[in-house]
Amino acid sequence: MIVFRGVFASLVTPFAGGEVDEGSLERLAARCLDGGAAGLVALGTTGEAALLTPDERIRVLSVCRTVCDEYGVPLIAGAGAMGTAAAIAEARESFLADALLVVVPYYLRPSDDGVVEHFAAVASSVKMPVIAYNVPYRTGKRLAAETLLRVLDVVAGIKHCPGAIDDDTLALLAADTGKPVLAGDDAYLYPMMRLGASGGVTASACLAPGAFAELARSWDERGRELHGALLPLVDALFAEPSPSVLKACLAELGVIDDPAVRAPLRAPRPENVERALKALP
Ligand SMILES: O=C(O)C1=N[C@H](C(=O)O)C[C@H](O)C1
Repeated sequence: MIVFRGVFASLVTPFAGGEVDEGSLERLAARCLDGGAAGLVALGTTGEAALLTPDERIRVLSVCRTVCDEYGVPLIAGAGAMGTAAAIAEARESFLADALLVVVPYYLRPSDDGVVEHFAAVASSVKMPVIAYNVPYRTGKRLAAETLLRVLDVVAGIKHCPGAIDDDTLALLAADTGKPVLAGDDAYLYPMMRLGASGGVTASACLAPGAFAELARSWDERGRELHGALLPLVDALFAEPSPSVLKACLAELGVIDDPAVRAPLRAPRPENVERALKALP
């Protein structure tokens, strides 16, 4: 059984000459796990999943599968789509993963019943656990606490990124369903864990895996201290559409070879990269 606890590093997909750079990806994945990440997320928002071909997605999963097996940790794969049939197809193609991160169907803004049915259909189409990925500022579909709990009924857990600790977040965490709630906004990892989240999925952990892993373990004054110390880093990393700043920092540190992102993402402004590097713990 997979334990969704601690920090899962959401990996960038490095490119070199326009192709997926498997060597850089392997290096990054191992670095995150050496730093103490509880597992890896491939093909999340950070992985530019929407900009990869099906073949590239499989190559990314193969590299991450090998590294996760070496370290004995779980691999979660992003596998969402706007439509239910497409999401099911993508979920089935992600058989190399241990669990799936399935985004709330975006753009169409289906009804709440439609969203619950979507997750029930995807979850029942695969054998592995499905984590629902709620990110209303990206999907355009806000789910109130009541609907989040209905979704949670049909999946194994939820990655919750509302961009704030709002009333729905408080109600979701207070419900204490026994199923894991993972924080998806890096800045809210610590507050959400204090309120009952079991961990988080964070892009920032690619850069500072040790600090984020420690943050997820620290309930005392040290946790609050680390939270405060990491906020400037998170702020700089998300100052531009993710993962541009993150990739530039990783390339600057030699973790990946090339900072390239795919259009319509663009190279970041140098001042944000500098700010992020200066904020490294
Ligand atoms: O990679 C992801 O998926 C993540 N999602 C959040 C987002 O929607 O930006 C942020 C998190 O750091 C990683």
